[in-house]
Amino acid sequence: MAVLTIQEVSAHNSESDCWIAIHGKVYNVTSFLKDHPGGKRILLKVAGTDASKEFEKFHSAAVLPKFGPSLYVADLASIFPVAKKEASNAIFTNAPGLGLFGDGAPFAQPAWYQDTFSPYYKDSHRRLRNWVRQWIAENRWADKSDAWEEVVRSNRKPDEEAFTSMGIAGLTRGITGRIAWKKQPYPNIPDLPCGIAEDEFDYFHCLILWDELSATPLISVNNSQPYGIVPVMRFAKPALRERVVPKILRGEETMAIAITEPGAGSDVSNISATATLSEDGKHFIINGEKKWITNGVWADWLMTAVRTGGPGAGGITLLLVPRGPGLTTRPMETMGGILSGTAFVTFDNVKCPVENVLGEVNNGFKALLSNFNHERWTIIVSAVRNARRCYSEALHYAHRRQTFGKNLIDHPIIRDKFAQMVRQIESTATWLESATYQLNNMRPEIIPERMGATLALLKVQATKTFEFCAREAAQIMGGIAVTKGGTGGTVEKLYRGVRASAIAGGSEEVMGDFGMRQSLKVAKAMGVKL
Ligand code: HEM
Repeated sequence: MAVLTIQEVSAHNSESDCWIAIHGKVYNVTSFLKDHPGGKRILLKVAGTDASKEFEKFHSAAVLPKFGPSLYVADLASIFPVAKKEASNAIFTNAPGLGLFGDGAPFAQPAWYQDTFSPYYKDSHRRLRNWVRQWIAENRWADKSDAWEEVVRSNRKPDEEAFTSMGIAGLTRGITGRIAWKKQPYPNIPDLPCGIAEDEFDYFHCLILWDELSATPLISVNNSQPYGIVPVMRFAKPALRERVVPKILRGEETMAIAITEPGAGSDVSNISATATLSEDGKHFIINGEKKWITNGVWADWLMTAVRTGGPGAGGITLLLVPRGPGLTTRPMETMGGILSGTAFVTFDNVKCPVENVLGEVNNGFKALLSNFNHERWTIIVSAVRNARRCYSEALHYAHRRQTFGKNLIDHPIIRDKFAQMVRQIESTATWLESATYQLNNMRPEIIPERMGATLALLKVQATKTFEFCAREAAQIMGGIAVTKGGTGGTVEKLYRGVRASAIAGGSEEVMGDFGMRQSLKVAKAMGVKL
């Protein structure tokens, strides 16, 4: 490893030969001058010097790991031998085995990552958390977001690796949750990630995967598989199930859920796309439109709700429709979540084999309802993580940016903004863990009725928390949070995703009303006198 003194670095101080030292490392930024988002002049001003202090002011912690390796020249020799500081946190440290994991900034990670006790997480959870974080970092998934967005914007499917990497690593299976634990009926599906045994895998493992992967573009492009595949596993005929499920779980094919229509959203029972039996009785012929279909742009299969009977919930059937003649998916430009590949879908005399009915004809509504809880739970997990990401981005920035002679964090009004974010994030996260514990322990057959209300109300809480944190983070960060890319780019992007999170899977208003109706219904059924 080469080591240079600051005198040696100082010779490289021109536009044609520009070196800069930052945090003990020397970088050759000559070819980077023209690409530097902050401009070349500012770099030339500090050419040949140690610019650590200036660098700290303007960059997030993600910049050097990303750009540094290609610009690195040598280590910087220290003028004074630096006495290694012994970790001085011993007096505050909790029991061995807990410890800080990830960003140690207070509340920037779930509480159990931050050296606190928890009744919920065991060694296998810690192992999975460590493994998935490392898998994300090693493969640099978070950095692929912009490139994949470009691809999706031009109406194309992201690279196959976006799907197969999740499949091979057992992550598509992992985020599908409980029903995908059991390998038995599907011999060709990947093992669960990180060697977790099937009977060991629980909702907290699933939570960890959704939580960690939410900070990458992988979740957006694979969003529908875990919801779409569950009705296939539960209600498809064995031949269809065995043909479709392994390919989806390996990431070789993808699916979307086609329920919402231009005139039917949260009021699902109003759908009007029709399916009629062909004369020979072998196919359903589908006609109609579906709108806002997540991952619809590239899905190979559409788990589609169609009207086969009379009006209302009673006349709905679920069909697993393969992409084929008459089926068109037109990309829709949405406010955020470009990577979701949202589509407007038209069915023009699309033929779907009768063997592809999921469950019973005219009884699809029940199957649909049973799926909503998992979908809402995953939206909650992602919303809490995204709220934390907003908080964390702003917290770090507030330690770098100076206003009126001091860092933002030193202004009481700014600290109060962080306090308001934290109390909402932590209470929501704690409620989420309590709900997840119920999912782990409750008899599966009573989960839809018993957990419906909790998850609906928790979804409202989570998306409102996310919205609040996105707003407050943007207020703290100011102009850079309304600018795409750069230091504030993460908050800008997350902010645009807030509405989809608050509307998809049941709007806040519908969830609030449903949550109360459902909890009262269950209480009455349990004999509670109100
Ligand atoms: C290896 C050296 C450097 C690299 C790789 C680098 C990279 C970057 C990147 C990626 C951004 C976009 C913002 C972000 O993603 O956080 C940025 C912005 C900026 N950089 Fe640098 N930078 C370097 C050195 C410096 C130095 C030494 C200074 C100051 C003397 C500086 C000043 C700025 C400014 C003013 C911005 C604009 C900040 C904003 O968006 O408001 N950079 N830089």
